[in-house]
Amino acid sequence: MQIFSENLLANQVAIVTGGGTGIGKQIAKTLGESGAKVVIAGRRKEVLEETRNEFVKEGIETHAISIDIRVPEQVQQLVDFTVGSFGKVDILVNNAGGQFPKKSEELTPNGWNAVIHNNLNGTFYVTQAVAKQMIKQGTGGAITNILVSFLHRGAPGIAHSVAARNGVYGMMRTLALEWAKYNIRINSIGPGLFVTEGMKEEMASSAGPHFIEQVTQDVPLGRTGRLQELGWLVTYLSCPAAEYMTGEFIVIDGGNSLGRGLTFVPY
Ligand SMILES: CCCCC/C=C/C(=O)SCCNC(=O)CCNC(=O)[C@H](O)C(C)(C)COP(=O)(O)OP(=O)(O)OC[C@H]1O[C@@H](n2cnc3c(N)ncnc32)[C@H](O)[C@@H]1OP(=O)(O)O
Ligand SMILES: NC(=O)C1=CN([C@@H]2O[C@H](COP(=O)(O)OP(=O)(O)OC[C@H]3O[C@@H](n4cnc5c(N)ncnc54)[C@H](OP(=O)(O)O)[C@@H]3O)[C@@H](O)[C@H]2O)C=CC1
Repeated sequence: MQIFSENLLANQVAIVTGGGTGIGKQIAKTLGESGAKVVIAGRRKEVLEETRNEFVKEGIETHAISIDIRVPEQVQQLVDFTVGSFGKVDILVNNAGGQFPKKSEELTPNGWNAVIHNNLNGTFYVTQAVAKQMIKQGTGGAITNILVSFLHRGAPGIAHSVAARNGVYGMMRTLALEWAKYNIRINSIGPGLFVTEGMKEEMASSAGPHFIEQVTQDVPLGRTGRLQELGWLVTYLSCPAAEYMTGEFIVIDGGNSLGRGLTFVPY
């Protein structure tokens, strides 16, 4: 379903990290369907090429580059590649990330650092490199971070990831202040459960086969999220309709983080 005009983001150039798979792929596609030119980035070249070919067949101007967001030199290559391909960058979606579930008492220093490095440091490296380019261009920009719905509530088994995402949240609030003068807006989204191959693989080893059904039972709207719903939200945050929004965190989880509400109801 096409909700936004196909020209909404005409002449806009977007980078989506982790844009070869799952949530990032759908976000890149939705931005492209609204007219943006997109650059998708990730580590696995074959996956990126496959996605790029798919997008190009659908008429979306797309380039793909294999980089690791944890390596600042490679992050700079991403920005140079985007500017070389499309002349500029207007939109950044920090979607690359992930974690592995582990009891906190069993987490090794390496395991903790691996997740902090990927989700917090990597996100900063990309954000800083892209913002420098946006500042140079002088035409503002929109940055959106994909975090998690339970940011402020906590989530047993993924302390490293919740810590890293809260780090990104604090970074976002600060950068929104620092870069408002350049009209660079930076917001974050907290998705609840969206079924992707990456999510299933990550949870497969520890959460058991009925994980998705169990989580869904706790969702007031009674279902998991549709990837397209994240694509639309990022498109909104990246377009002129959101020009007065910065430093915000929007949860999209079917009401899951509200819990089930009070057991006592006065009617
Ligand atoms: C209600 C809503 C729920 C929804 C919750 C959210 C879902 C999602 O986020 S879905 C996204 C799914 N995708 C991913 O999570 C994939 C991303 N994962 C990764 O890219 C990597 O696993 C990594 C970045 C987290 C770690 O990669 P890397 O730095 O390459 O790690 P190393 O192999 O070098 O290992 C370092 C260290 O970490 C330990 N470790 C790594 N993976 C695991 C694992 N699966 N299980 C246990 N431990 C792991 C590893 O053992 C190393 O520690 P030491 O052994 O002490 O050296
Ligand atoms: N699915 C869900 O329910 C939820 C997901 N999220 C978050 O949404 C994001 C996307 O998740 P999802 O699509 O489900 O899962 P995926 O595993 O498909 O997405 C992760 C993407 O990030 C890329 N990536 C990871 N680390 C790096 C790195 N160091 N450098 C470059 N690219 C990297 C991966 O590509 P490659 O491996 O090729 O590098 C992959 O494309 C993640 O940050 C996830 O934590 C948050 C809440 C819920």
